[in-house]
Amino acid sequence: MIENRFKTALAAGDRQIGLWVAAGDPYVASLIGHAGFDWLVIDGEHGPNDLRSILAQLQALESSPSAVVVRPPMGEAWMIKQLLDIGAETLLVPMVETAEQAAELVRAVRYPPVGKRGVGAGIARASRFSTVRNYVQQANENVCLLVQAESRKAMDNLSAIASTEGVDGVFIGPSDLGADMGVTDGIADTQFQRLIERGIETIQASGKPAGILTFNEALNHRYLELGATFVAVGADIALFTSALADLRGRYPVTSKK
Ligand SMILES: O=C(O)C(=O)C[C@H](O)[C@@H](O)CO
Repeated sequence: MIENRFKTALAAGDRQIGLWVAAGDPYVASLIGHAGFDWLVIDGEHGPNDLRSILAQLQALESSPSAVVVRPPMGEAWMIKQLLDIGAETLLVPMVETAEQAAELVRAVRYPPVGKRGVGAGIARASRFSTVRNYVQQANENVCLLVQAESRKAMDNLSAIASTEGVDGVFIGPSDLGADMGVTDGIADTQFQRLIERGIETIQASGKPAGILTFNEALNHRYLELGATFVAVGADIALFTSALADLRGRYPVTSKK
């Protein structure tokens, strides 16, 4: 079985710089896979993805040195089972608000008797179609579960969520957290930023790596200084949008009238 190197790197506290992959396209994923990021998130929550498009992107990223993280739309056991069977090894589950919810997710990613993952990988890509010996025995150790804290309730329960055995890292979602708190400009809001900083510290104090995504370079450096381990610093769509606007803007529209 191939070791989940991303899980190992997180556990060792090795800084991981990531990128969101939300285009929902294997060709774009393949291109990004050679850009040198430590980790990539195939976004099934907000990207136009389904099981087959995620599969196609996992295949497209097979030769990429970047670790691949898959984000399901939500933390449903049946979705998790399907994603693990097509070969996702690291999951980032959105909207986790309590330690109980985190513990259920830990069970969802593991085979019985410790968990409740259905046993079908023998006919699936996860076991390289049964060519990985003892897949079922090794899978529980290999899987990496990251959970997202992105509401006031989650921030209140952060220490308990992070301390849950089997949770490999906690990622703060600033967009959803800001929305839940009624914060309109989270980047400029010092109280909101203090909450995030305290969150990063709480996660680390629980012995787990902290993660986050922002498109703001200064904030990303700040979070890294605070010790955040897995920091996503941009998204494919946002990069395309700004590059396109920049290019178009260099050729001002002139009226012929
Ligand atoms: O709440 C957040 O922030 C996230 O979960 C990340 C966003 O979903 C990402 O799509 C960027 O907007």
